[in-house]
Amino acid sequence: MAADHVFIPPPSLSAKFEGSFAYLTVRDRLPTILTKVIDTIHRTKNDFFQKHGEVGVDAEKRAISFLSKMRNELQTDKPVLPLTDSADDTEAWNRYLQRQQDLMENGQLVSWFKSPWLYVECYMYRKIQEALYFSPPICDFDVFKEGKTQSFFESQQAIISLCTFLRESLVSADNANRKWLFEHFLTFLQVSLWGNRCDLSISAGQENSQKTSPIHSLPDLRHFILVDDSDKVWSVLTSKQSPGGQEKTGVRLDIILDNAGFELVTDLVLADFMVSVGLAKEVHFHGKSIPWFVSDVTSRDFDWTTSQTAASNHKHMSSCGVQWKRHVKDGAWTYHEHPFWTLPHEFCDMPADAPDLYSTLQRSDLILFKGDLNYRRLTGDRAWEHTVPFGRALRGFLPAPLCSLRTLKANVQVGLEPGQAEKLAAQDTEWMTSGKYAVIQFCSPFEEQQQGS
Ligand SMILES: O=P(O)(O)OC[C@@]1(O)O[C@H](CO)[C@@H](O)[C@@H]1O
Ligand SMILES: [Mn+2]
Repeated sequence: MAADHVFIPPPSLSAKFEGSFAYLTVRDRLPTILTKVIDTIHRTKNDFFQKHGEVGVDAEKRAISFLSKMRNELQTDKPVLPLTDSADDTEAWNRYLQRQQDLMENGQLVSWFKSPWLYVECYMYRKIQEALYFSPPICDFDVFKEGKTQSFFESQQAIISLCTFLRESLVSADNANRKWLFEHFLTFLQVSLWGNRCDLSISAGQENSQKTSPIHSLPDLRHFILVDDSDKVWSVLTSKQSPGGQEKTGVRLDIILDNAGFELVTDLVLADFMVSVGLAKEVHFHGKSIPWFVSDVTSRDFDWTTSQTAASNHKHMSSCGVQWKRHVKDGAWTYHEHPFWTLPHEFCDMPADAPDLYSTLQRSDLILFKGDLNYRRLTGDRAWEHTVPFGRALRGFLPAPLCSLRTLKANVQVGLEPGQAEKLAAQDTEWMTSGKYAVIQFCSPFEEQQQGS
């Protein structure tokens, strides 16, 4: 390909741009999150002692000293160091560090304030895991568990009203017409979208559970959806539905999960609706293999949430949980973990760096990417012009038709109409980072051909 055709993507967001959101996150929010992690470990010392005796207390001290050292390195912009634990992904992390080092200019070393925000933020969460790896026997302690379970318990009313709405909807689903199906699909899709506001990394761990009714608040929130490709998602879903009466087929739906707590419940409700009405024949959930970005779902969170819901003394909530465990048992639902979801790569690297995962996703008919971090990785966390088409920003990452359900919590947003960003900025300087606005943004191989080239 002639040199002038090599496409150079825009620069990565980075704390090197003083005053940028990335800068404020690395300077203020990441140290705050680290301090909360240290405090959580310190407050759990007695439990460690009860469970493990003195070695538990020694482990608490080791983990805290590791994390305090890292916090100091972060705050004084020291070089980012290779991982030295021997986890499955250690090699991949250290190869990526070398990749980042090769990109540095003037012989500078990879560091917290000079390198891409996406990389250093992901690295911080992986270093928390390294601190625990080196502190047996508390290696498998989930430093974020408390916040994730609190989000679930604080959202009980919202969860009950959502489960009640789902169960009551499914009662009338059998004689439902297309209009009923489409309207309920839109409702559950938007509930899952707005469930993404409940994220503890944007709040640096401050409680932010769902207090209002997730259904009744939807009409007021419509205005804040900046891109709404729901109709394109709907046409993928109905493309595999057999005409009335015959054995329903439905799509293979993959959901790349984001946060535990209320958001996970909204995702399980959406998935239950899709399978129960025959829009999806199977749902594959993809979670994180280590505690990640404070609220992200691990397999323990997934199992805990379905069991906790099933054990509820509220009949509709408990019947949801029982149904969800049945979907897992009979194979309609499958939970997956792949190391790539807790690596720092942009998703356009997946075909080269995780070809097995890419080919798994190619078997999907529709992939829903939940949340802001996934959007940042879909678009490479780069300073794109806001009117660049979504398909272009994906830079070849398109294993199947995909849709991002994201509330805006970082300053990267593509696929807007000309003038739309300027209008928003004039109304609200924080429009890209407050979590107030959202997108339902779709791309398929057909769209990408139109936009990507
Ligand atoms: O992926 P989520 O849970 O929606 O949001 C995570 C996140 O937005 O929280 C912080 C806000 O800047 C970022 O570190 C990160 O992108
Ligand atoms: Mn998250």
